[in-house]
Amino acid sequence: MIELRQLTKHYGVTLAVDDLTFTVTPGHVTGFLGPNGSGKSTAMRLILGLDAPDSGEALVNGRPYTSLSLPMRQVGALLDANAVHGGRSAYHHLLCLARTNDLGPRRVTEVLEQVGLAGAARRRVRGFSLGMKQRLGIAAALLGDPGVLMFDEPVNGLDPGGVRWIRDLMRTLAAEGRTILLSSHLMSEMALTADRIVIVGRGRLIADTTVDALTASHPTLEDAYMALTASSAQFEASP
Ligand SMILES: Nc1ncnc2c1ncn2[C@@H]1O[C@H](COP(=O)(O)OP(=O)(O)OP(=O)(O)O)[C@@H](O)[C@H]1O
Repeated sequence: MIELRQLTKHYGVTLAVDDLTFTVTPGHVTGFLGPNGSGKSTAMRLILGLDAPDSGEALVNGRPYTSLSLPMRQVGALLDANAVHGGRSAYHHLLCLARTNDLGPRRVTEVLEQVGLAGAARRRVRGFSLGMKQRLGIAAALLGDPGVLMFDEPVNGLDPGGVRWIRDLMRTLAAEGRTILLSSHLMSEMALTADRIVIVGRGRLIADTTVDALTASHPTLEDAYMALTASSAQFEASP
């Protein structure tokens, strides 16, 4: 379970997250949507204790991330697939992470197989394609077998087979009773993957509902999203 309670964060004069309150519950894929710059990545960083809020709180399983012991066993995240040490092999990158949370090499081998990177385990990460780095980031998120998982644009860079793999993985993880928060701008993919949807605009909550409710009132999820965020987009090209 992830809980945001009146979470607020400024960067200088920019209000990135504005009094945001919502709960992400287990057993669902919750899509996290919003225009560019609407505060999704900031909210995820606040949940992971990578940034401190000005006010409010973000809780994972009822506690702030920074108070969790062995946090990778409770929450895993893919925020930026490029944030890896290029000189290490995939195996060693994961082994270094694993050791920080009392996990052993057997678990590293398991997650490499789970994401389809077993054959590239000993290759240096700097030679990986973006899609391979996405898979490596997902392997890192899965290392501690956590009940809570967050993915920021995980399908970015994946080929159609990879996109389908992510969709099936998200749904399987949710069916296992995990809490899944998934951000993506690909509405058609989100409609196939998520069952719940949280939409933010300019840092504020716009909707906290289900895909079924949105598609009952609009022809598609994309139409619902466009209608709900019409006044929230900050960056629009002129026609
Ligand atoms: N470290 C930072 N320093 C200054 N401003 C920041 C920082 N991180 C985010 N912001 C600003 O906060 C706002 C929210 O950004 P954020 O990256 O959270 O949005 P987002 O919804 O994830 O966007 P996108 O969909 O484009 O990834 C933006 O105005 C952004 O410029």
